[in-house]
Amino acid sequence: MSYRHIKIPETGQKITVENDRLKVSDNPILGFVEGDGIGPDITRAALRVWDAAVEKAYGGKRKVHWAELYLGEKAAGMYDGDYFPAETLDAIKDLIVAIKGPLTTPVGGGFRSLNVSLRQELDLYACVRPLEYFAGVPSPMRHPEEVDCVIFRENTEDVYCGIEYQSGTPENKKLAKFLREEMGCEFFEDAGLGIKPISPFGTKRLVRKAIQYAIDNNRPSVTLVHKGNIMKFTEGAFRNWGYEVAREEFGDQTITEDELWSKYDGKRPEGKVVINDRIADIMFQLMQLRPAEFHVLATMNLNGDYLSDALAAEVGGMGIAPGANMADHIAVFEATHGTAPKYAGQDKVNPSSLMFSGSMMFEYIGWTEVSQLIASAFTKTVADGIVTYDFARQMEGATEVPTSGFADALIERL
Ligand SMILES: NC(=O)C1=CN([C@@H]2O[C@H](COP(=O)(O)OP(=O)(O)OC[C@H]3O[C@@H](n4cnc5c(N)ncnc54)[C@H](OP(=O)(O)O)[C@@H]3O)[C@@H](O)[C@H]2O)C=CC1
Ligand SMILES: O=C(O)CCC(=O)C(=O)O
Ligand SMILES: [Mg+2]
Repeated sequence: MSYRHIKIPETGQKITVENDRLKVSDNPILGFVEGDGIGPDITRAALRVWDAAVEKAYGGKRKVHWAELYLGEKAAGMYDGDYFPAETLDAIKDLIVAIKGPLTTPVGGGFRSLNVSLRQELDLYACVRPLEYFAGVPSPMRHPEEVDCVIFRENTEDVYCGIEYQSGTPENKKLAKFLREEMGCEFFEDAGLGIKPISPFGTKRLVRKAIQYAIDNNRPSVTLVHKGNIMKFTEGAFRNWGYEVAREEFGDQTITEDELWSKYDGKRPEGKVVINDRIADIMFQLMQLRPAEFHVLATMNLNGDYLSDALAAEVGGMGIAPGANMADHIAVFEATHGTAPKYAGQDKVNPSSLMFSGSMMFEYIGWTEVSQLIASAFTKTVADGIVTYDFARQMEGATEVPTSGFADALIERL
């Protein structure tokens, strides 16, 4: 494939899929997108950490060959104002695994979120965001070590679909007329209108992935999070379809919470994953008061977005909140946070969210030694009191370092 601006390194080999599994050489080509705002600062720092950790783990036997891909403001400057060049999508499909920095989305108008578009275009249907506590990281919780939970957020449906009609437009008036006259709906004049599609297909593939993850990783429960008491046929249906997939496809490996109590007196049988559900509003409180009860959360798009940032606060904040957008094979890793524009170009913010998103990427390609090295060097760096501003402001006597300085300190401790 020939590209206008993207250069695929000739020294590496592309990852392929064989027999439903990734085939990764010792010299894989991985894509990266620098991103907007703080993106360049954190990407620069994280790339150095990843390369150093790979070198440390494999002593030159393995090496990543990076291919820079373009989205957002950098892309617009190169592709005649195109923030979302088609060749970047082609390259991600071709390379299979990539990592991206955050991308800016204008509020209340302008272009649609490039992040959401990317997830939809590549059908990256599961947004996977682990909440893991690392010793020494400052947290507002009394027992942050009790937080150990992975959010599986549906990434392609819900109000993020972009089916919205602006107040005053002909399309809005047409839909409002239909809803009032044909469907008997009542709402205030000139209301903006949005549609919230939640399908059995979209729900089941997400919940299936969450349950499979719980089984593969020996996690005791999967909690379906929803506001199904109010939005019965979207959020309530998500809950019902979630239980259905558990029952029909994982009947031998799962039990419901009702069965846990009615048949097993509250004692989970060895090897069974408990499927339960919680209404979204109480979920925010439960994750603060009794986080140890939750291990995997399966959520729709909006609830998962809100929960991701709220729960990240429990384990250190947006500076340490990694994630992945996953299809069955293609995966694009990215931090949970955005472009934090007030810190853009200041070499100030914490690169750990992106760095740990990279750790997830290395685990995905089977290079687990790299993620283990990064985790232990991170813990040592924080234990030595060397941290970026976000941790420093919550710690006594810490030494605040810039983004690049944190990467230097971590690399020294690999
Ligand atoms: N996947 C993506 O690309 C995402 C993109 N966005 C986009 O990003 C833009 C800004 O969104 P906004 O709501 O401000 O959210 P952000 O996540 O960009 O920033 C909010 C706050 O989180 C803290 N923060 C974020 N990143 C870091 C970091 N690496 N280290 C330390 N602290 C960090 C800062 O807190 P403090 O002020 O306390 O220092 C920052 O002001 C918007 O255009 C939004 O659409 C948002 C989320 C995801
Ligand atoms: O696309 C965006 O700008 C925001 C997306 C977001 O907040 C998220 O995916 O967590
Ligand atoms: Mg978000």
